[in-house]
Amino acid sequence: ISIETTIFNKKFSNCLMNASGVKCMTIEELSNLKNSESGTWITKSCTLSPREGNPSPRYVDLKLGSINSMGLPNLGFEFYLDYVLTEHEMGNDNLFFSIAGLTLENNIKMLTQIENSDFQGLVELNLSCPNIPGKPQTGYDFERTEEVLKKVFSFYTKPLGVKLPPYFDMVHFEMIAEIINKYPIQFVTCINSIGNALYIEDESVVIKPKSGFGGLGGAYVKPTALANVRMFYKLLRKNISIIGCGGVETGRDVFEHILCGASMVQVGTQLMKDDVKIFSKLSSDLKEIMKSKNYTSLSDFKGKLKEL
Ligand SMILES: O=C(O)c1[nH]c(=O)[nH]c(=O)c1I
Repeated sequence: ISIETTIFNKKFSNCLMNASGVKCMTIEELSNLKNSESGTWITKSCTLSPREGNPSPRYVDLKLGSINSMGLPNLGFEFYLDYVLTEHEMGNDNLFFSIAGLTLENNIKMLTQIENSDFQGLVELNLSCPNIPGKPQTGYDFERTEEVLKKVFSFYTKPLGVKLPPYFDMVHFEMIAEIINKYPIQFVTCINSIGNALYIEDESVVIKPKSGFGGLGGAYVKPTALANVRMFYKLLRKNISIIGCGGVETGRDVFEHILCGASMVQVGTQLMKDDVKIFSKLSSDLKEIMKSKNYTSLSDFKGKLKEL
């Protein structure tokens, strides 16, 4: 039974990886992911300069998921470019490099350096960070998204995908899909956290930034994540891969993301809770499910969600 997968021209030994932002900011965390059972891994979204991020507490595990308002803490673009180039020199070209510039200019600066570097992996352009005070999520502004993609693809020729926020309206799915279909995008990762949720314990919020408002992850978001994976699988052109993210706790959840059309599945909240052992658990769970259904590869059921 194989759970290997392909994105663009890259083959991965299994279809599991971390969600950007989770246990992937420092060298220690990144080497922990490298030595795990995941098929590949992705760096923390970075900005041109290093950032402290928001004041703590800024992440809390919840019974049904998690809430976070990290505020884009990261060691800065140069650090992560150096990291992925070192991996490239060791022969690893299957890495994902996440960027989240605070301005279009900064995204262009970072992508120009990547374009002119020896990096041969995949870039995930984050259009959906919900936790920068005063900064809207680009993915909810269709004109802005079009402007960004137009500018990026006026010079960028390496493989690139976008990390999208969750959408909740059929017309919005159609509008963002129409924009994405115009550009040489290799993959779409959906979803990012459901932004600006509020969790209360006794009489208080549980995170400090933004009066307790933060992005929701985990079981809370799985139905929305599956809907976004399914809609983009149906609406985007066939050579755009879907990377599913949201609510993955068990092999069953991975199975459902693939049933909706995902070629790769990212794990966020559950990786925060269980650390990297989650990857071996998910891959054996998924193989068990496939065995019970006589599936031998992802293509036996990918995108084959039954309708009534
Ligand atoms: O607060 C964050 O750092 C963060 N948190 C999220 O839930 N999604 C994101 O894309 C980001 I950049």
